[in-house]
Amino acid sequence: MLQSYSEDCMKVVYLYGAQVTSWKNDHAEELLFVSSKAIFKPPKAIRGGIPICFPQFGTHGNLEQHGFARNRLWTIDDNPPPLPVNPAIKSFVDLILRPSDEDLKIWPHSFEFRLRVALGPNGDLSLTSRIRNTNTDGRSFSYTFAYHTYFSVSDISEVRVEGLETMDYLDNLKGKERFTEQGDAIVFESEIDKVYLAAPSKIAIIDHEKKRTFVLTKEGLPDAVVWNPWDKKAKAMQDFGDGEYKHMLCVEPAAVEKPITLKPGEEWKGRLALSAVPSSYCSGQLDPLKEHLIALNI
Ligand SMILES: O=P(O)(O)OC[C@H]1O[C@H](O)[C@H](O)[C@@H](O)[C@@H]1O
Repeated sequence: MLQSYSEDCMKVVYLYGAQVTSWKNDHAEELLFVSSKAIFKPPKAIRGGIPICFPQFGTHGNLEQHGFARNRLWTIDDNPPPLPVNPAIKSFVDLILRPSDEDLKIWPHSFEFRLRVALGPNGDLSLTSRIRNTNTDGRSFSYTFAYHTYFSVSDISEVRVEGLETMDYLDNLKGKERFTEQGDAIVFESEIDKVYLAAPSKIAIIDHEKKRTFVLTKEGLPDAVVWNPWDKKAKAMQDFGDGEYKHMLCVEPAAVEKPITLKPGEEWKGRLALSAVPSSYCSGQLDPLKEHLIALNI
C-alpha cells in the first residue's frame, strides 16, 4: 500500500490492482467509496476506489468480468518513460503491469501497462494509463477499458449527474440494447447500469446534501458507464453492505463500444482527472465556453 500527501490532501494506492482506494480533500473527508465488506486480496478485486478494467470491460469478451488487471499484483515502475508533467504536481507514483505466463494463457498478448497516479493543485487526482503492445510476433491486439470509479455520496437519491443527458447508451439491464437518454440530468431512483456512448469530456456529479460537486475530465476514453446496484443486487454481493448502495455511485470513464486496437510498438494513453469543488458550482458549467470556471490544472 502506498500513501502520499500533497498540500494536506491524500491518496492511497494498492499494488494489488494498482487500485486507488482513498482520495481525501484538505478537510480529511474521504471522496471515494470503499465497501466496509471489501476484500483486499486475490482473487476478488477490491470493492471500491478506482478498479482498472483491462483488457476487458464487463462481459464484452471471453475473459473474466472486467478483465484481470484489477486482481493482479502490479509493481512500482522506477524508470517510466517521460510523461509531460505539470510542475504543480507535488506527488505521484508510477506502477507497471506486464503479463505473467498464466495471463498469457488466457490473453495471449504481450503488453506493458503503465499507470501514473498523481495529486495535483487543489487536491485534484489524476490517473494516466499508457498501454503498449510489446508483441514480438507482429500481432495487433484489441481491448476495452474503464476506470471503474466509486464516488462517495451522501444519499444517492439526492445526487444528479450532468453531462450525459441526451446521450445514447447501452442498457446492461436490458441486454445491452441501445436507447437515448431523455430529460435534464440523470437522477437515481432504482438500479442503473448504462454505458453512455461518445460522452463529453467533462461530467459532473452534484451532491446536494454534501454541497459538493465532482468534476470528471476524461481523455482517450469516449464512453462513460454509470452504475448503482440498488437494494436487491447489493444484498446479493458478498463484498458489499446491504445499505451501502445509498452512499456510492460509479461513474466510469471507459472505452467499451469501440475496442482500442494497438499494433506492435504502438501505445495508447487514457487519462482521468478528478476534482471535488464546493457546490456553489451550478448547472450549466459543463458548457465548453464556461469551462474556465472549473480550475482543473493537472
Ligand atoms: O461486481 P463487479 O465485477 O466489480 O462489477 C460491478 C459492475 O461494474 C460495472 O459498472 C458494470 O457495468 C456492472 O454490470 C457491474 O455489475
